[in-house]
Amino acid sequence: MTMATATADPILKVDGITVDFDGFKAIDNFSMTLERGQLRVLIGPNGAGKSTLCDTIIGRVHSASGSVTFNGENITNKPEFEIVRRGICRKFQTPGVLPSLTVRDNLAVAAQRDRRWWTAFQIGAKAAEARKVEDILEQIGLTERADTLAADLAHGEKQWLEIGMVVATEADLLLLDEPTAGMGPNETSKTAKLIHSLLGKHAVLVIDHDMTFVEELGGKVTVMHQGKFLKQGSVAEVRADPEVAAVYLGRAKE
Ligand SMILES: Nc1ncnc2c1ncn2[C@@H]1O[C@H](COP(=O)(O)OP(=O)(O)OP(=O)(O)O)[C@@H](O)[C@H]1O
Repeated sequence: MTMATATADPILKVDGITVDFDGFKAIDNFSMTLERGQLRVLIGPNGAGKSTLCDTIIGRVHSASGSVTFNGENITNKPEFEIVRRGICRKFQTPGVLPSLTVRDNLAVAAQRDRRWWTAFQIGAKAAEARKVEDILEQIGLTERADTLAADLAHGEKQWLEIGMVVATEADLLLLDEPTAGMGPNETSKTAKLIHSLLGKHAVLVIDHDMTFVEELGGKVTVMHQGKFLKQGSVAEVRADPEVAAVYLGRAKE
């Protein structure tokens, strides 16, 4: 394990970001750091600014102040395609799979979007790509479903395929927005295991509401409230925090 170096090497640094929508601060001087290959779970009540933060990281929303540093490079307010090319990939809540393609072909399409375009010129690149697709199929547990049309997948399977497509881009940082939306407990549990299998190679920032899932994921949790940083710590620490309970957990129990 390279835990010591991993924690000393941030892949993402969000520093004092503020996003202003016509005078309304959706994000208000928010900062956080994520280490290479590590997991972070971002929670907070509805409207806390979680999705806007992801939009800002990936360049879809402009920040009025502050900076986003990725892999040591300032990427603040760069165009989205440039940020994606540098190695950040986002999976949205709504599945973005191509329904008329098989599971395998969906992954192959995503793999071709690998930002390392020069690999296409290497001898054996096609074979390596095909191997990569088979490895991802295995990792997401869909080997048996490889020849099924994506349209015919169950909801949970579609979500796993989407995660697989994000993985196929070989991005260093994966942003997963509510990856367990609409899933039952078994599927949720499988998703937590899948996300753990991605760590090390990828840093993963997960946004989710479901505390059962957050507990199953473990790791460090960052809490956002009204666009501001509220708390950070283990799931247990965050759960035990009275301020967090007041703004988030308390409300969720209502
Ligand atoms: N384009 C926009 N223009 C104006 N206000 C916006 C825009 N996008 C988001 N907001 C507002 O910014 C705030 C933060 O929204 P955001 O979607 O980031 O929160 P969230 O924490 O992801 O919430 P949820 O958990 O419900 O998805 C909300 O009050 C929302 O209404």
